[in-house]
Amino acid sequence: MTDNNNQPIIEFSNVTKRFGALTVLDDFNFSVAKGEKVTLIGPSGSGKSTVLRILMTLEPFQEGKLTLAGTSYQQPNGKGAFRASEKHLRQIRNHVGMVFQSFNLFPHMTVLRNVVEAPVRVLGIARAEAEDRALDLLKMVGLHDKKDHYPSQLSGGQQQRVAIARALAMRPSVLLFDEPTSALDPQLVGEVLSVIRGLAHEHDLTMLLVTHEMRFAREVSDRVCFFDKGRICEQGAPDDMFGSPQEARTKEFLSSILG
Ligand SMILES: Nc1ncnc2c1ncn2[C@@H]1O[C@H](COP(=O)(O)OP(=O)(O)OP(=O)(O)O)[C@@H](O)[C@H]1O
Repeated sequence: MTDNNNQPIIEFSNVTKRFGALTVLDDFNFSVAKGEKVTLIGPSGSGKSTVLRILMTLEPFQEGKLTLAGTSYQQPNGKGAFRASEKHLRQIRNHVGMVFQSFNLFPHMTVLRNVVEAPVRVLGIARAEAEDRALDLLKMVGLHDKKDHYPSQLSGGQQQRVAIARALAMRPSVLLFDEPTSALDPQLVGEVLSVIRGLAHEHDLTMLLVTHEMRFAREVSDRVCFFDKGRICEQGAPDDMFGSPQEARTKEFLSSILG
């Protein structure tokens, strides 16, 4: 597997994704450079989560090609649904970590085991080493003292911080966030955003975020993409996108959100 700095780490080339008769991505082209922090904003149902789910190999697509950290996959003839070997999918998936809106922690495992299990089982890392790393990550998200608790004993914000530590434990080169604060009570949003803000300073980590937290998007992103009806209508530096959007649809969307 190559890690070529001249190539984008994520590249969608002419990707078409349909759910039955509904075309969600139509000839979609999009790339992200290594270390770049990119936010997708746009109306509900426009296909933002689908982009992340395809990257995480949770959704097949019908046409086009996806390249992730030098590994490509595509539909050979552009016909029918994409299928790849489990080994190939795993190669792709191992580059990517995803933080979902719902935290998806294993309820029967302690916080520490939630962070330790995947590196041990999937990557084959020795348990002691995985635990050391997990404890460091739990410290980083401020939950070292909760390592022996179960998810049900934590607040939503704490659970989401564990989910972030768990994603990082797999040492992904790309971290995806799908509305990571949408399921939280407003008073818990800040603690999660502050962890993500800290990660945004990590030079080598590529981050792709879907969020409705516009102020946060402006603060952490290198690039903001306005996504509508399965394509990127406008993109640019956050200050340009939020300060002087050019496209009518971007303006309309931002004024509906920002008032
Ligand atoms: N598994 C599925 N089966 C059928 N349709 C789906 C499926 N998943 C998503 N869709 C549809 O695909 C379209 C894009 O959905 P997606 O979740 O990617 O949008 P989104 O921009 O992330 O929206 P939101 O901001 O509300 O999460 C929507 O019309 C949705 O109803």
